[in-house]
Amino acid sequence: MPTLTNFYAIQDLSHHKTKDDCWILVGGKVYDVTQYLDDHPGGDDVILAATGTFLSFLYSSLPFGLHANLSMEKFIQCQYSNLNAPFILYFNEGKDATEDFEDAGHSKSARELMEQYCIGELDPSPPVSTKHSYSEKFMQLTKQYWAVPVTFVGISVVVGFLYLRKK
Ligand code: HEM
Repeated sequence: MPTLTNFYAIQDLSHHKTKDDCWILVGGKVYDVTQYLDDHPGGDDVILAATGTFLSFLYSSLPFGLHANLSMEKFIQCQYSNLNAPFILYFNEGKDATEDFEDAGHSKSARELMEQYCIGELDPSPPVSTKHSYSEKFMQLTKQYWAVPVTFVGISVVVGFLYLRKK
């Protein structure tokens, strides 16, 4: 029987990063480890640290909504591109704990144990806002490209008309 997978955006994780409500993202899967924190052999502090927020830097004046993301966190690139401010923006986001989890060198049994806390996966689809932004920017650019030849032809017609009238 097919099972339904819950998908979560990276921003969702940033709302669950306390001792009473703790989600982590490992290998593209989302885990609610709230009940496991006290039992974790590595302590609750390392897990809580892996949910910590970070600042991402988005430079929002690049064409087509593409942003330079200086945080180097691949999964949040191009988000918030609907905000069209021509300066660098700062956001708090959820964090990917995969690297910290792998660095700890977890055993096979630890990996099996964690599966019971899995509540879903990271949403693989791009944010709706990005799609809007791409189409909006494309429309703007297309309009501009049409405007140049149309203006040129218009001016040529007027000049030609005036020239012929003078003759
Ligand atoms: C549901 C998620 C997790 C489960 C079930 C889990 C389970 C375990 C288990 C069973 C151990 C004992 C050693 C072993 O069997 O590998 C362990 C150790 C450890 N874990 Fe986790 N872990 C989880 C998430 C994390 C995360 C996200 C981090 C880091 C951010 C982390 C950091 C560590 C560290 C540093 C140790 C080593 C403790 C030591 O040897 O002193 N764990 N974990």
